[in-house]
Amino acid sequence: MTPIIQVALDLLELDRAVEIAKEAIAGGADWIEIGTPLIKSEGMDAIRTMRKAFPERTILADMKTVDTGALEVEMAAKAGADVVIVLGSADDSTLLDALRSAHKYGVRLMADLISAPDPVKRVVELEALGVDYVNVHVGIDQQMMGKDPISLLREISHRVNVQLAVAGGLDANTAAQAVKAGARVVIVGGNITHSDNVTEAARKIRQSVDCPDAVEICSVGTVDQEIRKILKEVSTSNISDAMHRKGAMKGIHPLVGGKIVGTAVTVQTFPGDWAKPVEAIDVAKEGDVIVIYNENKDIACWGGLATWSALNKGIAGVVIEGAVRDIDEVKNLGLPIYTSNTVPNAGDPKGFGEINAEITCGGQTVKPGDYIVGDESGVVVIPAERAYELARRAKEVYKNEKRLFDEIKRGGTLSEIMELKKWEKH
Ligand SMILES: O=C([C@H](O)CO)[C@H](O)[C@H](O)COP(=O)(O)O
Repeated sequence: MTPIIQVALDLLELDRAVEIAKEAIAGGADWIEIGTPLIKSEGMDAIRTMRKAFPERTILADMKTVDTGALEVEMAAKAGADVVIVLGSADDSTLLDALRSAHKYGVRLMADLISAPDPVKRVVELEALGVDYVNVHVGIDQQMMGKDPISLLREISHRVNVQLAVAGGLDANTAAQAVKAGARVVIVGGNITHSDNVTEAARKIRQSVDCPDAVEICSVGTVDQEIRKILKEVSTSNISDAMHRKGAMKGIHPLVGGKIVGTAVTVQTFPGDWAKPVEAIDVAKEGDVIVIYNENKDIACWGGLATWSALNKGIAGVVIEGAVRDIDEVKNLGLPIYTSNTVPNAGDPKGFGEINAEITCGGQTVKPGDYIVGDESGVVVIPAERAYELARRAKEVYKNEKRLFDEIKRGGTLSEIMELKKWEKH
C-alpha cells in the first residue's frame, strides 16, 4: 500500500495555511492536517475553511483532546474533519466516548502517543480500545532536545496491527526510515511548511516515501559537529530569537567581519596587561573562539602579532571587550575580530588574570566551552549545556523566516502576512 503523506499546518494564519496546503498537494501531499496551533488560533473555522478549499481531501484535525472526548470529536466532525486526533495518554473514559462520537459522526480517530509515559504498553491498549490509527509522535519541543520517533516506531510496529502514523521533525531521510519501519501515514510539518519551496519540499518527501530503499541514510556526526553545522547556517538574529532575546553581547561590534562559530576559550585580563590574551592562543584549539574581558578601553590587549599567531593555530575568531590596535594590519589578515574599542597604544605582558575561568564580556556570562557566534549583527553566547537545543530552535526560526521572505517576495508585506494587528498585545 502506498504510504500516505500528511502535511501538518502548524501556523497561526489561515490564509497562509490554505496557500501552503495547495503548494504541498502540488508536490504530492495526500492528507491535510490542521495543526493544534492553527486550531487554537482560528477555532473550528480553520476546519470549515479547509473543507471548503479542499472538498476532496482527507482533512485531519489535531485537537489533541485530553477530556470531553465526545464533544471535541463532534465539534471537529461537524466542521468537516475526516480524522480527529485525541491524546493517547487521555483517560480510557475519554477515548471510549471519543470513539462513540466518532462512530456516530462517521469520522476516524487517531490516538497520539506524544508524552505517553509508557508508549509501548499504551499502543497495545489503544489498539484494544479500537482507535483507527496510532500516531508515534515526538513533539516539536522534544525534537529540540534530540529525540526522534523512528526508534520508538521500530519498537512498536511489530507489536500491533493498528495502522501507524509517525510524526516528529521528519525529513526526506527520516520519512524513508519511517516507511521501512512500518508507518502507514507519514506526517511532516516544518520540513514542508517552513520551506521557501513548499512544493519541492513535499515532492522530496513523496519520492522518499515511495522509494524508501533508494534513500541514502546519511550519518549526522557528533553532537558538536551537528551543533557547529547548524550554527554556521543560522544568523545571530535567529539565535537571539530562539533564546527569547537573551544571549546577545552589548557594545561589541565587528572590526574584521566574517562569521564566527566556535567554542569559547575565556580570558580575564587587567588594564595595561596583554599577557593572558596572547597565552590563550596556545591554550586554544583549532576552531575555538578567544573571548577576552579587559576593563580598559584605552590600552589595547590585542594586535597584529597576536592575530598572526591566532591564524597559525586555526582559531575561528576573537571577541574582546576592551581595545585592539594595529587595525590596518589586522584588517588585512582577515581573522574575524569583534571588539568594543580600537586604540594605538598597548600595555605590557604582566601576567595578571586567568585563562578559562567564567567571565563577563559584553554584559554576558561566558564559560569555557560555551558556543560563540558572531556575524554582522553582533555576537551571541550560547550556554554549552543548551547548545544543541538552541541550535535546533534557531534553525526552526531560520526556516520560518525563509518561508516569510518568500511570501514577501511574492508581493505581500510582513504585517499583512503575519496579521500583526490581530496579534498585538492588549
Ligand atoms: O503535532 C505537531 C506538534 O505537536 C505541534 O502541533 C506537529 O504537527 C507534528 O509534530 C509534525 O510537525 P513537525 O514535527 O514539524 O514535522
